[in-house]
Amino acid sequence: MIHAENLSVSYGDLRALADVDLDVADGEFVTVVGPSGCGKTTLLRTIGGLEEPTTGEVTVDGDPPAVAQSAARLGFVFQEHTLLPWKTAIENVTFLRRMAGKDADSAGARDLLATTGLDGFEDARPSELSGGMKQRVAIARAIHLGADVLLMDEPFGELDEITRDEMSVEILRLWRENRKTVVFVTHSVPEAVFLGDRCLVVAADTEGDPTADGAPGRVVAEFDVDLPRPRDESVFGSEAFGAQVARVRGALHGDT
Ligand SMILES: Nc1ncnc2c1ncn2[C@@H]1O[C@H](COP(=O)(O)OP(=O)(O)OP(=O)(O)O)[C@@H](O)[C@H]1O
Repeated sequence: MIHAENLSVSYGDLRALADVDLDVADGEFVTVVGPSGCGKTTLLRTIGGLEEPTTGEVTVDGDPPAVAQSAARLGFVFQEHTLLPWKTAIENVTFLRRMAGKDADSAGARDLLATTGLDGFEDARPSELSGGMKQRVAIARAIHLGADVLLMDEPFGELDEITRDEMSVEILRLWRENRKTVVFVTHSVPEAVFLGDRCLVVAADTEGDPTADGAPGRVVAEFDVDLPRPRDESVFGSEAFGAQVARVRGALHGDT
């Protein structure tokens, strides 16, 4: 579904990302974890057609990302909810779909809000919703759009830990029910392991020189997450989960 080859992105003289090869299968949930500033958002934005590769290429279902985006095949969920403050929850959910020229499906949007736990809040404006509720609306909006691919950038980054765990379980349920392909960026190793079929570790590659400044981000390790699905909160306490988290942390800290 997503194919990237030899992908590098620079902003002027700054090399943000280098030499990324990536294949994400239809329906796969891939997480991308790494420290701040290592190029995770850049990778996601490039897959989404919001940044142009400096070298290499990326395609979504065989098309350039800009084509996939204009056909509403890509849905974005960012750390900041990006809801329109003057529109109600239901209007926010249907808005992008209308903008994409698809028929308004208020009943479908209402159902989606209900399945994300927002029954009764359809007519509330963003200022009347908690952080978690706003992110639920943003997720419902991306699913309602009918996008095949969801690109999520730290969507739970602003939420408290308990809400974050709840939202993680929730997003897995929505993913299962709606059969989306997901690329999910996070700083949190446990979150990356809990959610992913596969977890990519991105880090600044200093090529052996730890004092090197401005090294570009690269995919330095990749893990298949060997935890059964469906997953719920009980996974967090399991030995297999702890061991997988430790492996990913090791890769982030440069262990081999
Ligand atoms: N539009 C831009 N113009 C110039 N430099 C940028 C731009 N966007 C990102 N950068 C730089 O590119 C590098 C990678 O940034 P990016 O946001 O992709 O990292 P990140 O891993 O997502 O960080 P964080 O986890 O803090 O969001 C950083 O050095 C950042 O300052």
